[in-house]
Amino acid sequence: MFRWMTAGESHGQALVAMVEGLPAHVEVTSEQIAEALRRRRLGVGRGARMKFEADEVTMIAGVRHGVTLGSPVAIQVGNTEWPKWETVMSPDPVDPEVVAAQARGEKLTRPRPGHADLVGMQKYAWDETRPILERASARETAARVAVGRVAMNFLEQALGVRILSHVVELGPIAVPQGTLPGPDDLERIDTDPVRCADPDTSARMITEIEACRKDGDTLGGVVEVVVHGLPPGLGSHISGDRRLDSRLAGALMGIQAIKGVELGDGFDLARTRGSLVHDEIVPGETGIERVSGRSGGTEGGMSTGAPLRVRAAMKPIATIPRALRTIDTTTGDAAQANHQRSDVCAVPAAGVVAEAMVALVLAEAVLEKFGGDSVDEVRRNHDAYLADIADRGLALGERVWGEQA
Ligand SMILES: Cc1cc2nc3c(=O)[nH]c(=O)nc-3n(C[C@H](O)[C@H](O)[C@H](O)COP(=O)(O)O)c2cc1C
Ligand SMILES: C=C(O[C@@H]1CC(C(=O)O)=C[C@@H](OP(=O)(O)O)[C@H]1O)C(=O)O
Repeated sequence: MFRWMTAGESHGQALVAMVEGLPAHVEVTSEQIAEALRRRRLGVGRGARMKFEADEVTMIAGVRHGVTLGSPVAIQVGNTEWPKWETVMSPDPVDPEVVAAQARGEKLTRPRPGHADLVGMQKYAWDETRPILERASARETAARVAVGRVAMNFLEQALGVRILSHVVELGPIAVPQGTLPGPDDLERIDTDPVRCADPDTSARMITEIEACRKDGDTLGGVVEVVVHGLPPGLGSHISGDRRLDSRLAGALMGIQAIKGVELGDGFDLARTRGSLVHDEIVPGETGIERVSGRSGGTEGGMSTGAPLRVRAAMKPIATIPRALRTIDTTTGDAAQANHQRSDVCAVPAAGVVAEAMVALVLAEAVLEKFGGDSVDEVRRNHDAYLADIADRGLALGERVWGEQA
């Protein structure tokens, strides 16, 4: 069985993540996890907290001498700001007056529209938003990125799969249609301030974020995760909950502030005639080829072996300097929503989180399809499956649509 989960509050001592079900012999180091976390913190538009806080990675269990043991992997992401929050977030009882003094006397009673604050207070019976926002916060995504990196290493080492993300829309600015980054573009995207694959569009996106910051406002956008090197047949058409596309959509919608998911050209396909939509199958020099990649690499809920493309739309950040209307829950009177500090735009970071979610879904789907308790066993099973497909005259060609003129 493959499963993972996280625990931890935004201003707590640490986040913790566990993943169970990965095979033995996945190579992974603390430095690789730390690097994955650094990628998530970057990007123009992030708030002050990203500058003064650091992620402290400790691999707690499941890894020995740089390789997984096959046992649950547990990773801790310590929060260097903890000493400042030790009283406000103390697990043990604390004198309420001491807490009030530390929190500068402010109880958070002006819930922010667009965040979990109000409905969380209603549902969990709190008289302030602190106990809700601490877990609703996307700080938790650091823990997902940590275990996502182990899943990513597994996919790369067992099958040669490469996962990357890029920002395709930021507010009203979009990349030119048909931009499909490959693994060789990853370094350039990683060093772009907004993780955009197109330099001209990137510059316009940065200008948009800076203008938004000056206006005291926030921005959302769309990220695309691209996966190269998947075999055909991950997921299944047999039942809705086994479909790879439904599992990807659920995983991406599970990221804070994600409000829409598209596979391939997604909503555009619905506006276009069928003869222009479906990716035609043609005989190629080295095997079966497709003339286009509009489906995004799934058909019938299964990976086709073409590059997987899945997009996630993020709503703008809810904590807005030019605060929105709300009520003060202590009096019921009209008020302005709580605002201390926040990101102006976290779309590039959401892309890195989306990569991790896609990696976790794909790792589970690969293990379902191929089984195996060691990386070598998974690879052998995968290679035998592809050899059988070839024996039956159904092998895919070396060229994928993205490389064609
Ligand atoms: C990487 C990342 C960073 C975020 N940063 C902030 C932030 O600084 N301030 C904020 O109000 N919301 C931020 N959010 C969004 C909130 O976590 C999200 O709006 C909140 O959980 C409510 O959204 P929901 O309705 O989708 O749950 C961020 C989300 C992500 C993915
Ligand atoms: C800390 C992170 O993101 C946080 C996510 C977040 C939210 O409401 O989602 C709000 C902000 O935190 P704060 O309200 O304390 O300023 C972000 O900084 C992180 O990504 O590591």
